[in-house]
Amino acid sequence: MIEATGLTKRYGARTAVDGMTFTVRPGTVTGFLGPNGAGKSTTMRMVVGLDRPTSGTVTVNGKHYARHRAPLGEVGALLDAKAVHSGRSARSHLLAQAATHGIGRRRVDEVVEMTGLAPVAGKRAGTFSLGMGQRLGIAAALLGDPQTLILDEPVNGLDPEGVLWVRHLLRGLAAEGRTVFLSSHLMTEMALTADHLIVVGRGRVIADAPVSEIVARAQTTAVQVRTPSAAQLAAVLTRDPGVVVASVAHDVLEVTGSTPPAVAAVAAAAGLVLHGLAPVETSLEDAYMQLTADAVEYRSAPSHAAAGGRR
Ligand SMILES: Nc1ncnc2c1ncn2[C@@H]1O[C@H](COP(=O)(O)OP(=O)(O)OP(=O)(O)O)[C@@H](O)[C@H]1O
Repeated sequence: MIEATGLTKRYGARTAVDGMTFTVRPGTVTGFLGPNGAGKSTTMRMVVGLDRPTSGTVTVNGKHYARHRAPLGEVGALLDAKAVHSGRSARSHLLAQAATHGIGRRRVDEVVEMTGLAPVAGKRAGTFSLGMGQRLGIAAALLGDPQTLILDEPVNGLDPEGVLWVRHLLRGLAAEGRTVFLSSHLMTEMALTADHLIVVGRGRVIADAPVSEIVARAQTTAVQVRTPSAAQLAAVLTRDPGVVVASVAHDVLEVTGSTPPAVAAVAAAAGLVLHGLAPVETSLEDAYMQLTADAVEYRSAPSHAAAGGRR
């Protein structure tokens, strides 16, 4: 369990984390989402004592990280996969970490097997691809068989097989009753891996709820309608100035600013036949975009193609 209360970190005039209060519970995978610079990594670093809060507190399993006698047995963290001695082999890197906690060679072998590193365990970590480096970071996080895992972008650089492996690993660890806290910018992966989400923006918690609730809360943005009378239906629908209609195919319209029953009623009143009518499913990505719309600091300028109005 991770508990943050009023957690705040300032770097000079810059407030990276601004009074965050949240609890990450055991038995679930909790995703930590937010735009670039929202304060996710800073928060994770404070959880494991790599950064000191300006104010507020954060505890792991009821204690500050530094107060645990064997921190690796409490919390396993992957914060920066590149933070390895590049001249050391993967196995020596893990053995060196294990030695600080009296963890035996057998456990090192176990995590090497678990993370698929066996064929390259004798190679210098400096020669590793991004994906192998991530696996080594995950192996190190698992060394102490910790109750709590904190992983910053664990699937960054992994191939599809690796992404699937991380998903199963994390879900399995949560099913054993462990606390799993991870950040990722990959929304589809987060939707498949996490049960619960903490969404942050500009250093503050914007949402803290189950994934299903966050998606359900998002406004359904559009209705898709299939009709042989697309032009006539578009004409009658847009008599309402709040309704916008886009043509998706010759017989398919996407309607915003309305609902399926309202579209059906307008079509019925005009005597137009419908062949299909459904809300456009909201994805976690849509929900996330809506939630963080005001919290994005580093927004890209629209490209020419997008600015040209092609939709
Ligand atoms: N050591 C530091 N010194 C000064 N400013 C910092 C430091 N570390 C982070 N910051 C600033 O704090 C803010 C939060 O950064 P942080 O890396 O925690 O965000 P993040 O949510 O992890 O972003 P990303 O998704 O890009 O990894 C940023 O504006 C960043 O520039």
